Amino acid sequence: MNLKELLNPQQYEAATYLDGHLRIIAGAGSGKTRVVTYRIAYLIENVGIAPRNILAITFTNKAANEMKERVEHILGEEAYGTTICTIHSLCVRVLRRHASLLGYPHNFIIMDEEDQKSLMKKLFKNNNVSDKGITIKSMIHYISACKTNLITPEKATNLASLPAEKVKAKIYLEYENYTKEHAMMDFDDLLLNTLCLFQDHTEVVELWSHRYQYVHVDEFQDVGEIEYRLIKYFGKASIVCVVGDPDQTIYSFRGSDVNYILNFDQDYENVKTVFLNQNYRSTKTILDVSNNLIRRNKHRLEKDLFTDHEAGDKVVHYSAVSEAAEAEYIANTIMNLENEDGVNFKDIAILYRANYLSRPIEQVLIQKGIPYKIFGGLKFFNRKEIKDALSYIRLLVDNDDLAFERIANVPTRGVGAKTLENIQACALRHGLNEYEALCFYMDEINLTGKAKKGLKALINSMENARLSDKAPEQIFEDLLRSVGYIEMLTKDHEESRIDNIMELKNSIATYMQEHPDTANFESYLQDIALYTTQDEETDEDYVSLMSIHMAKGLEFSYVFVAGLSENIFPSIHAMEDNHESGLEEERRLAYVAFTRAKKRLYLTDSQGYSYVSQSPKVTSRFVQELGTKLVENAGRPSAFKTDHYVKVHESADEQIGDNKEENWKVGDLVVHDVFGKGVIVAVKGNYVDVAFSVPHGMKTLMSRHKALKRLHS
Ligand SMILES: Nc1ncnc2c1ncn2[C@@H]1O[C@H](COP(=O)(O)OP(=O)(O)OP(=O)(O)O)[C@@H](O)[C@H]1O
Ligand SMILES: [Mg+2]
Repeated sequence: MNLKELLNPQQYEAATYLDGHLRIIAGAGSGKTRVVTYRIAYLIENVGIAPRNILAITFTNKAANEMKERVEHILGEEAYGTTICTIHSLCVRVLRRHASLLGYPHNFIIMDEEDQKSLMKKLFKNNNVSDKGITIKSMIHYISACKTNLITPEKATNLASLPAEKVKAKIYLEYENYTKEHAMMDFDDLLLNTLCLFQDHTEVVELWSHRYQYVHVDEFQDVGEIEYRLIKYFGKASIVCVVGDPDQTIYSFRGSDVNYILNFDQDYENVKTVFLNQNYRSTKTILDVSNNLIRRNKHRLEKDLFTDHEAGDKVVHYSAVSEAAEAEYIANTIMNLENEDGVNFKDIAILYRANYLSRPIEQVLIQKGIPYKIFGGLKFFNRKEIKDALSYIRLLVDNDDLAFERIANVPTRGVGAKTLENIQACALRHGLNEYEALCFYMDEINLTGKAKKGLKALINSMENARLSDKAPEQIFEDLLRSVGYIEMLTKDHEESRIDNIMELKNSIATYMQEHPDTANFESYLQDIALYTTQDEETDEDYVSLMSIHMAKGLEFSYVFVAGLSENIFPSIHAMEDNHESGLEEERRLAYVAFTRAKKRLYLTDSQGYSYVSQSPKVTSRFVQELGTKLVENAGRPSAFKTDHYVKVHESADEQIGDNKEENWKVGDLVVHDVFGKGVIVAVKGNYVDVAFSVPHGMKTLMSRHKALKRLHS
């Protein structure tokens, strides 16, 4: 291994610097992870450090495996024994060895989310909690928040003043007692218990800090307080090397703090900082547009990257007339890459801001037989809430028994296995479907009071939906609201599941518009049957689909970033609490997305209306911020300008004109007495469609009504 050939001078310096702690701050694709990998190889091969004395902490298991493979590729067997893992697996190792000091057996059980839920159910039952407005999910959230903020059950009890808070604190205490008694640890416990162990047992700290003489942490810009403190213990007697890019901090929303990398030299003694400024990943064009973008953030450490790579192709921005057309464009481009350029699917990734956005893309990929794999989640039509929602539609269409059984107790209506059996028996006696038997012979069936009430309400909602003359997508939403499904998700803070449900509404609306002759649920269900029967297995060669958060640290030759619409990306939710810092974090996320691409970057969006963000879709400002020179616009230009749209949400000084307006144009800014600021989306004779901010969304209004005024800015 000739390191000088494999690394540039700054990288070489970083890889071989052993006189003190080291901090590498550098932009995307500058070789930070590569330096860590070669540094480990250097330590083993050139310096003679035993692999067991080297630790590298990565952000995900996938990243850990990749780094391990790389090091083994360079050194072969010599590399065996190096610890390369996530902080959670590191803590498991420590705890397996010293659990007894905390009063746990060595074979303690690690709880996953499902285990947590079932334990919580038990505790809820013991405490009769279900009627007190606290849900299982919110309780799990609460405990996790307490733990990450180092709040013990005792402290939580003292802090609680409202009755509901007191109940929560009590359950938290019982949860802690139960898990301890049964030797169980949840994910937060793995970190916290290790921290406790280190705090109370200096001999354990001695052992581990001497075990690891060289400690490396990748993606250090995204560590939180507990992780930071743990790393401090692990690195107490060693040389610590931290690596990160402040422009890629994308987890502040759950406690990561960029200041840990920025102030690292103040907290550790004798720190050398190396900046890397050459990008080896991307073409010059991709790099330049990414730099143009991130430069818009005001709160950042100025640092620009250069590359020796050629300019390469322009970044393509494709604005489609509809979601389906956007997906079609992506799939066709992928087919062309494969057929004409011989590109492997494995070299292609499709990234998006939120998981619900995969739906239209998956549909087209399936239609065209392009193999794909979703990382960090399930395929859209395999997601639980989508299966539930479709069961409601199926029940509506033909009283299907399987559909009924799936949703009979979702949300809970007191319908257990025994009750279902009774309903089935009745259905059999009368030769009817279960739902029909319930409608006609409810009195024959042995039902508890709760089940009877719940099922009557269900029948009521179903029959109202059948009578409704609204548009199918609205019937769908009304039904899910009326049966309490949306309320259940809302209570459980399942925002992304609600987004998926609204995306299904989008899908229904689109189908109905495109098939006016068969605009009914039966045909819709037939149409999507192809997608609902897909299993999770995939071929060897596949296109990777994932959220941008999952794509951190990865690279692909061809990258598509889909769904680049205002309110979707930047996400309106992310900017709710603090507009400016939220927007900057969204921009960092866009920077992460765009810098994953090596050869070509495709940015796509579509026009129309989104039921998820409840707004008309306008091209994201992030596309505009790339500048015009390096971006090739394909597809249909947007009906109105992003700038205008952005102003509606942000403008400070504006003048309000008079009413009686006759000459509305698409893109005009308006202010409405009741709905506030908005944008004209369509002009239809004496009516205009106006898009207002959430919660109002789209409204059709009389164009000359006095409540509607022009906004000059
Ligand atoms: N000196 C070099 N010579 C050749 N290739 C290099 C060199 N440095 C980095 N690379 C390559 O550039 C790509 C990006 O490197 P790497 O993933 O380490 O960057 P990074 O700084 O960790 O990026 P990110 O911020 O996205 O995590 C990799 O394919 C890597 O092998
Ligand atoms: Mg990296």
